Amino acid sequence: MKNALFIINPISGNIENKDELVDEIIQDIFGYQVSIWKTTGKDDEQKVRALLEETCPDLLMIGGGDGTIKMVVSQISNLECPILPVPFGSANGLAKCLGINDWEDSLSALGKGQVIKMDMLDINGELCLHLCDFGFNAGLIKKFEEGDERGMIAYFKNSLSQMFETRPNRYHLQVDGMSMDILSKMLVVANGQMYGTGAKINPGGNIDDGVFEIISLNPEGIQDWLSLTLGFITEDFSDLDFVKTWKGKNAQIENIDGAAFHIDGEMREESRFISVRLKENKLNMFNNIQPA
Ligand SMILES: Nc1ncnc2c1ncn2[C@@H]1O[C@H](COP(=O)(O)OP(=O)(O)OP(=O)(O)O)[C@@H](O)[C@H]1O
Repeated sequence: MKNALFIINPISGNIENKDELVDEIIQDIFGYQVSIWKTTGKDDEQKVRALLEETCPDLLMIGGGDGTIKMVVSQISNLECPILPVPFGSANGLAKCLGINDWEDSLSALGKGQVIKMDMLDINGELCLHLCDFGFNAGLIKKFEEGDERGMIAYFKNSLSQMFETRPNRYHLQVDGMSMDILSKMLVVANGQMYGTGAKINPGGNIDDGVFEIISLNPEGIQDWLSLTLGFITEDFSDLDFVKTWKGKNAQIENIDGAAFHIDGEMREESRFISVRLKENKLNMFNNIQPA
């Protein structure tokens, strides 16, 4: 029997009866002896590091949102250990990029045994697994964090006003040695393809293709916003001249106007120079991504 460690964030998402659900999931896992460890919200990094060194599991299951996955991954020294995300968060952006929308998808990914070598990014020394962006969406996250209202409805309500408030910001970009000056309402550094809402911001990218994408969106009038909405529906921005994409392994972003930005959904201190690098190490990730 192999050993599986199931790290669970007890407060992530809005799942009622999480303990019962966990029991149900464990019953459906065959061939592994599963032990559970719950995050505490205090010094979890150090505790997880010690736990992983002590137990060295054959399978690492992470039940939480992006924050929990990132916290655990940042403490793994044995990158060979395959990881199974169990989306117990509220948005679960990273799990969705892996084709895992709910815990049943996690079980089906484990059953299929489909594992990819997932890329990881280093952004100003911080691990980034999913998406980082500047401007429009970061402004929304900031409003959301500062506001009283929670949940997706508040997010969409704010997005309408944010659409009209957002001004383009100036950036100087260097992507794999190529330099350009751009104006952009939203600049995205994408490892994954989509946000937790399901909106596919990076339809041409793959999370295991050995490059990341930088996407600049600068819609101007209402017509552009409508075309952009249509682009999200059809998952194709190729006809939109206000959307530009670059692929690379190394980039420098000069954030000339000090646009707000986040890394994997967490707002970061204003910073003028941001370096982005594809890490050499990859993660073994279970997934349900449909082969192209
Ligand atoms: N036992 C705990 N009590 C309180 N907070 C906790 C506990 N365990 C973890 N946390 C906190 O949970 C947060 C991470 O939550 P996570 O991002 O996984 O879920 P989420 O915010 O619901 O989902 P998503 O990122 O998908 O929107 C961290 O801020 C961490 O400190």
